Amino acid sequence: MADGRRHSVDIPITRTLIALRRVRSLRDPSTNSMSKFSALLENATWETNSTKEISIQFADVSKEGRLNHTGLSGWKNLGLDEHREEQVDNFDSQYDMGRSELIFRQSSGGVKSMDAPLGTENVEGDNCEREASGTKLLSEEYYGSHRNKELDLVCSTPLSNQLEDRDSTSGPITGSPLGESIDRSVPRQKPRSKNQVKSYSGVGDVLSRAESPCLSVSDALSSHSTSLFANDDADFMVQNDRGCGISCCWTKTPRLRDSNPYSDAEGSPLLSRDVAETAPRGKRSWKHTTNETPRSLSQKFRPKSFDELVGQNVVVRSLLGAISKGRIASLYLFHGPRGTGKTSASRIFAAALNCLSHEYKPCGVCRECVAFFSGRSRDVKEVDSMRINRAKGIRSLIKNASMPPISSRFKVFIVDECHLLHGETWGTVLNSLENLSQNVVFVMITPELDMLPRSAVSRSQKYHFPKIKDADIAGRLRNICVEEDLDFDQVALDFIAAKSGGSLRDAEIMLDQLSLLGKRITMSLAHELIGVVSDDELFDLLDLALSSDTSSTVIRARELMRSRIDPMQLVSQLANLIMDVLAGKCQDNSSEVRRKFSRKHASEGDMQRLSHALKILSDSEKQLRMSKNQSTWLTVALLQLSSLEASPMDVNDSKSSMRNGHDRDGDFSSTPSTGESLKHLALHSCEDRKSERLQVQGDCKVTLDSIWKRASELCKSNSLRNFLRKQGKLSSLQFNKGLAVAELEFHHPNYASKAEKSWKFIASSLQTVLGCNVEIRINLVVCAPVSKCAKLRRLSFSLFGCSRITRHNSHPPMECGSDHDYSDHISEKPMTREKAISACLSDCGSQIPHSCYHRVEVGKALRNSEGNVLSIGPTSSHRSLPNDTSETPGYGFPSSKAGESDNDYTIFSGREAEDQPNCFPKSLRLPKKSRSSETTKVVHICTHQENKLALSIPGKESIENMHHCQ
Ligand SMILES: Nc1ncnc2c1ncn2[C@@H]1O[C@H](COP(=O)(O)OP(=O)(O)OP(=O)(O)O)[C@@H](O)[C@H]1O
Ligand SMILES: [Zn+2]
Repeated sequence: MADGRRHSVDIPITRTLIALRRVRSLRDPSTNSMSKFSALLENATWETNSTKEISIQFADVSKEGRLNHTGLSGWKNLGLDEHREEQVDNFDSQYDMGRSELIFRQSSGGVKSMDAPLGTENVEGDNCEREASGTKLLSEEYYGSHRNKELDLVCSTPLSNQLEDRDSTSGPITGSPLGESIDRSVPRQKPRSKNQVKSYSGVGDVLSRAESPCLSVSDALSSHSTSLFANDDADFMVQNDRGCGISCCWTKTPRLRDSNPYSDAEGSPLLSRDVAETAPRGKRSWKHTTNETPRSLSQKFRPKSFDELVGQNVVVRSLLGAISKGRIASLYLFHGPRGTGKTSASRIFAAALNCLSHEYKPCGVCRECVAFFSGRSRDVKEVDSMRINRAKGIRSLIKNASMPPISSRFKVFIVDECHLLHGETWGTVLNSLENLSQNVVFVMITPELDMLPRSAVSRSQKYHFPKIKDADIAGRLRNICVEEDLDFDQVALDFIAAKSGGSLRDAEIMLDQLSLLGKRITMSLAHELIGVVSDDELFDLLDLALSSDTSSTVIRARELMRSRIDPMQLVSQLANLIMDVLAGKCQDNSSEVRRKFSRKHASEGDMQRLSHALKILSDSEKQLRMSKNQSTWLTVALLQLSSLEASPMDVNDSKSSMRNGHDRDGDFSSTPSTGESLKHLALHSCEDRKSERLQVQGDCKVTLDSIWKRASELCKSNSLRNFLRKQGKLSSLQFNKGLAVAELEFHHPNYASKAEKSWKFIASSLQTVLGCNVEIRINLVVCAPVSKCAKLRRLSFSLFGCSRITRHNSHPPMECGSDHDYSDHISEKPMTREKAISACLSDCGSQIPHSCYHRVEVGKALRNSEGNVLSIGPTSSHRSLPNDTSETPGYGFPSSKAGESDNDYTIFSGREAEDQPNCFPKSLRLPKKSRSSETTKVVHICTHQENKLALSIPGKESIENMHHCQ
């Protein structure tokens, strides 16, 4: 679902651990008084210097007509045990009507009664009781163990009278009512640490303050859980709370949460889903906790007004226009890449729809805004799409939607990840839309518009959230750094923005991680975190790659990848670097390496080569995305960079290269066909159901030739090198789970035999070039004379005289010496070529009508010196062999168990055979057993004509074991 690949960022562990010391203050946002308070409580200095006063400040919401004040009349009726009461009773309490402030004062002389003058008008007593009880519980939680300490705290609520003094209260009121209020009433005990999260300003202040756990008291006291979107029960509960709008920001204590860990997730649409997500089934809530410590910068800086939504101006203007004109549709669809603000916008839109101010944006202070941002709104619901997929869930949703809004103008249902909705669910929603009142609004959110039913897409108002521009992201990061007191280099922020792929969330997460690494956000830190290499290192690598220095290129590339860099990242960086060079950016203020590179590659030909290198890198990037074997393919791509200038080896290559725009001097001409030819350079990939397989096939001729050329060059024996170049050919290359299967073609039995003897050198050279384990298969391709059979178009036997795997090690390639018979080194000798051919011909060939093109492969599993089988059976790869008809369903015997398999035989039917069902052998006799008596022969027959096969296989009784091997 992610939009493309996301950067994975790893922070060096040790540094992170060290940095963790700072994390607490960084992550302890002022909006979360709880953790801040606990931190303060741990602080002895603070305790000793504070006054003997605890002040809980309540704002007056009388303007909204919901609540004039809260009192603690219910304080005594909490049903709490005496122990708790006693703890709280250590404090004098006093309710200051003017300041809407409840002040606890620690009695110097011990326990005082709680009959302190409390509020006289308890408009909604129950609620306030709950609030008070929450307050009390908190008091118990935090003050109980500190009763002898001097405490002073103010619990603010997000109410209007406090907003008037935003500037002066931006710190205290915003979210850190506790810590910051201390500043107001007592001398500051401890300056805020540099990275300590500061309060959020402006409307955000209000909202983040409103995000404080206003609900938690009632929620915590309520054991209700939600059924669908946390409403059926919660509604009842919240109804009682209506209008109270007051709660204590610091009431969410760990203990309370323990007792009812999920209830506080009820009404907090603005905060994380952590609680909801970790809640057990049936207890899961659709809303987010308002009072959890924001766990990340992106969580903390979630926009809460349209003004704060970055880079989505069109969407914002359009939504504001809809609200101001009162033209509200019933179904909205927010779609676009991840981390671009869809969810945030939906919440802001919901709040704006119901905001009582006339600004058409959530003012953050009116009753509705407060209710919404504190998670209390019963008219705005975030719906869990998986839940409404259930019949009961969707019924409940529609029932809820058909009821009029409780207190707001609109009833808004936000369905995130709506592509997860079943067709029936969509059907129900769409069918109900017309019957529902005008005041019901659905906001559906998805990154994948294509996954939605057409009917849904066409009936909704669609808002596209494009990727956010780098400049906008960098600007936002800058603001966050300023807010967070983080030192930064702008260039580093620009770099992060560029690496975030248009997702502000990704950028914020990177910044978050960087803030753990060092005091200053610098470019080198960013490099370290994101895993990029310096330009100098890149130039070095590029230079090697362009200069055909195969082994150095491979070694350097491996070093880089082994150290830190992600292959995708390396490709992208190299491509950017080449673009810089082509754009002439390497002249001024360049490093020595840069200038050297520019001097060396200055000619017109160099420029052309670089531009082709760019294309190769861009092609390989696509392949890398699909590959699990990225390092290898990156190496292959790097080696291709220089191969473009190499002259082809033979006539065929020459023709093909000329076709493709090469000239004999090695330079590419920039004919239009070049681009086309480069497409063929692309490494073809094909997905196997079980495992990924990357395959270079015959049409990637230049690629294969280039690899083969490099591999043969690595052989130090001249005769072998010449032999391989002239007589051999790499016809196919497959990658499967880190193993490269290289198929070599020889056209004469003697050549195949010779290659067989030198297989170790060949395999070793290929390993060096490819950078992974290699299994080689040597094929003999025989073209029978046409005169032999009029119908015969081509009879080709590919003999896998040896199919061998060698394990890759990091040592330099084995030296190719003479053409020594290395088969002695193998624990079990392969079946001789002659034997295999005769077996094929006598057992199969004679019965195969010549009109059919059959391919016979005889493979040999290799055992290592301990006798373990290193490679078994070609079942996993046969479908992609050259000339194989991969579309043809095949049947075959499963490969024998490890250790049993010795020789594998596979017969493939070809396309032509499909038309001639009678062409399949009626019987197939296997070659005589090999010398090793304990081995079992396995036959693989691939054909779609299962019933035409009758097999007699030693060790296998019948064909029952056949399985469909497609
Ligand atoms: N346009 C934006 N303006 C400001 N902040 C943004 C924006 N987009 C994303 N963010 C940041 O990223 C976080 C996640 O944003 P949000 O959940 O709205 O994105 P989304 O598009 O809904 O992502 P997803 O599709 O993954 O749910 C926010 O908390 C905010 O910090
Ligand atoms: Zn409002």
